Amino acid sequence: MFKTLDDIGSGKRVLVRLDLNSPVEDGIVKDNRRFVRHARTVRELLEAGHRVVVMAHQGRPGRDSFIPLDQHADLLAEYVEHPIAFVDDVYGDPAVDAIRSLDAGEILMLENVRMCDDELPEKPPEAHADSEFVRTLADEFDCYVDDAYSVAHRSHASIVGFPLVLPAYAGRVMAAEYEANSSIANRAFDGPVTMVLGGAKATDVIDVMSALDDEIDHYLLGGIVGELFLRAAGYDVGFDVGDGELYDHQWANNEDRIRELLAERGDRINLPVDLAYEGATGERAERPVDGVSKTQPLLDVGSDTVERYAALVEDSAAVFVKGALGVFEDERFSHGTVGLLETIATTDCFSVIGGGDTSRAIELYGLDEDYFSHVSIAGGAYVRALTGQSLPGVEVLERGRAE
Ligand SMILES: Nc1ncnc2c1ncn2[C@@H]1O[C@H](COP(=O)(O)OP(=O)(O)O)[C@@H](O)[C@H]1O
Ligand SMILES: O=C(OP(=O)(O)O)[C@H](O)COP(=O)(O)O
Repeated sequence: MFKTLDDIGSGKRVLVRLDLNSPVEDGIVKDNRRFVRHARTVRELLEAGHRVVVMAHQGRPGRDSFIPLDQHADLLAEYVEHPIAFVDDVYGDPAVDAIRSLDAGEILMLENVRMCDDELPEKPPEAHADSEFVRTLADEFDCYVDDAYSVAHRSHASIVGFPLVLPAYAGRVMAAEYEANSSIANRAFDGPVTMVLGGAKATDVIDVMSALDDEIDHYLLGGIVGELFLRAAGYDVGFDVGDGELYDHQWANNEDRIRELLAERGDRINLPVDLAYEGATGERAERPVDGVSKTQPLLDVGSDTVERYAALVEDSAAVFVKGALGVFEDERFSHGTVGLLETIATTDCFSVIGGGDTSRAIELYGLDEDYFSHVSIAGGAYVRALTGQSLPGVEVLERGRAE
């Protein structure tokens, strides 16, 4: 296990890695729960009288979302309820001068760490620890805090380099995400374990299913993934219609694995028994899968499916969610996703809701996060944790030099 904020003490020079990577629309950073969550870690560090320097990233070089972090500093400041200075430099003289001028209880955010050439190459921790970026910054700090669980699947300099050269601690987000998301592997549950799997990324979902077996008692499928499984089961769905491009390429990439999973675990894989679509006057309409011959997009699981899935959830000791059961962003097709989330919220099972898009349904439909054991802010890292893979960022914290 790793050390946490409880082990740091007070009055230190702390370099903290957050994941504030966010959707960007027309150059504007969209507020999201990553700011709220990380603000708690930052506030705690400030209250302990540390000098706090935040390191984070946004986008990747070459993408529209690859922008500076000045907006992130302002947004985070609102949640921390404390001004956050920003310097448009990562480890050059302007950054080092700004770091040295901080007083106890003050906070500074560095520029997008992916603007630094040393950051992005996937290298082992030892190589990153020896980079100019890591060596220069490490000299300015007493310790490193990693709160960026959702980037822990990347072996990047700001994630794996510092724990080899500074005492390293897990922030509150890192610790909470690790504990909840690894619980299939690390916990015994006193009753059935259920996975609700949907959304648009079939390969992610199939990876999760392939990596797990006896640990899961019920798979409840929906969304595009559910339709692909229905196609494998012989139904006339799971392909693109009109100018859609969501199904056929995913089918081509995953057909064999889907057929294999159905053949080996068909008794535990639950598929939709009815599906919803847009009716002639724009209303929600539903049809049993037997009667469907796909001529238009199918946008949600139907009411009988929700009822069957809800009964299995009610009987479960633990429920893990990855991916939405329908296009929940449109209220007419939110019934599957939101209905299941409401059922999970009203039972006392251990529950983890993951996937950047899916977890947005919680706030969109006014559900209280506290009804769930954990709502993850991670996407790729969540999937890797569910599949039992270790994350480089977590591994290096565990073997870091925290004393
Ligand atoms: N039947 C469907 N047709 C089109 N899109 C769907 C369908 N079902 C779910 N989706 C979309 O899947 C998205 C979530 O999928 P995904 O990106 O895989 O999840 P996450 O980011 O939560 O892991 C949602 O935005 C939802 O609109
Ligand atoms: O948002 C992130 O990952 P996610 O989209 O899997 O949740 C992380 O910031 C990692 O970003 P990256 O996928 O550009 O390395």
